[in-house]
Amino acid sequence: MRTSVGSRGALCVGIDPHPALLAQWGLSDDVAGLERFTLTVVEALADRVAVIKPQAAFFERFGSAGVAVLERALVGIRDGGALSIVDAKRGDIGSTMAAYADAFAGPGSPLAGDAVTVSPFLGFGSLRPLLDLAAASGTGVFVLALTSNPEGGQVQHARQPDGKTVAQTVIDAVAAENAGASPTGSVGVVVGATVTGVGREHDLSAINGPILAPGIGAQGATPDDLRAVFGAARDQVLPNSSREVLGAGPGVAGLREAAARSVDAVEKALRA
Ligand SMILES: O=c1ccn([C@@H]2O[C@H](COP(=O)(O)O)[C@@H](O)[C@H]2O)c(=O)[nH]1
Repeated sequence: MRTSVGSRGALCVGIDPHPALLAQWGLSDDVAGLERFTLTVVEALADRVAVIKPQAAFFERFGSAGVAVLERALVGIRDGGALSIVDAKRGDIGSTMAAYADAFAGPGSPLAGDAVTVSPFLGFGSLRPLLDLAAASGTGVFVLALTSNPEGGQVQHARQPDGKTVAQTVIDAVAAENAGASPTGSVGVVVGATVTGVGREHDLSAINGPILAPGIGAQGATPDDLRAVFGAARDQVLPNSSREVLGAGPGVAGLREAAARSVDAVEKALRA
């Protein structure tokens, strides 16, 4: 992730074609609207932001025709020079995880981006088939640790018999995956920018990988929150903003201006 973040700034913009956004853009809530929305975002941003994160759910809601739009988006993002994160949040028993691995990290798979999000809540070890294939194919993996939604703490802050939170156990498992990697490993964590007191309860210092931080904008976190939430780990943070940027559409110029404002704000906050 560092190369494009270095030249374009640390921002991931999500492609989240909510029905309300399709309506706001004057588009129909169908595959044609989804396609127009998606290709407009790709045209506007793939040649200027570091990372673009299509949210798989908004494509899957239209079945195979929607998934085909996601596949086209991944090609367009790559052609524009941005990196892609397929936000699929998959997680299942290991033997099924192997099939998800083929889909989202298999060489030549049309659904494989530069990285994929996964859920470790069936046990970190259940992710092994995907972690192994991703390492072999050069695909990044972002593992949910402390999610941005208020309900997440119920599971993620729960303490295990050794006293560690579930989230810290995930963070430590990711650190073990990345141990010895230089300059950093390709397994990251998801920690919401909305999660207050991360440093009090959790230790991100050994992670040696990227931290995807959704929650900027529509969920209430601001770029200025990033320093307080991530402290010394902020150099590794890739903030995500979806609806706040997408709301500036449907014009390409408006999307570009909104993304540029977000890049400036997060860069100022992270590097100050
Ligand atoms: O903890 C998490 C993990 C993933 N997300 C995803 O990020 C975007 C956020 O969209 P906004 O419009 O900027 O709120 C969305 O796709 C979520 O599914 C997250 O928010 N929190």
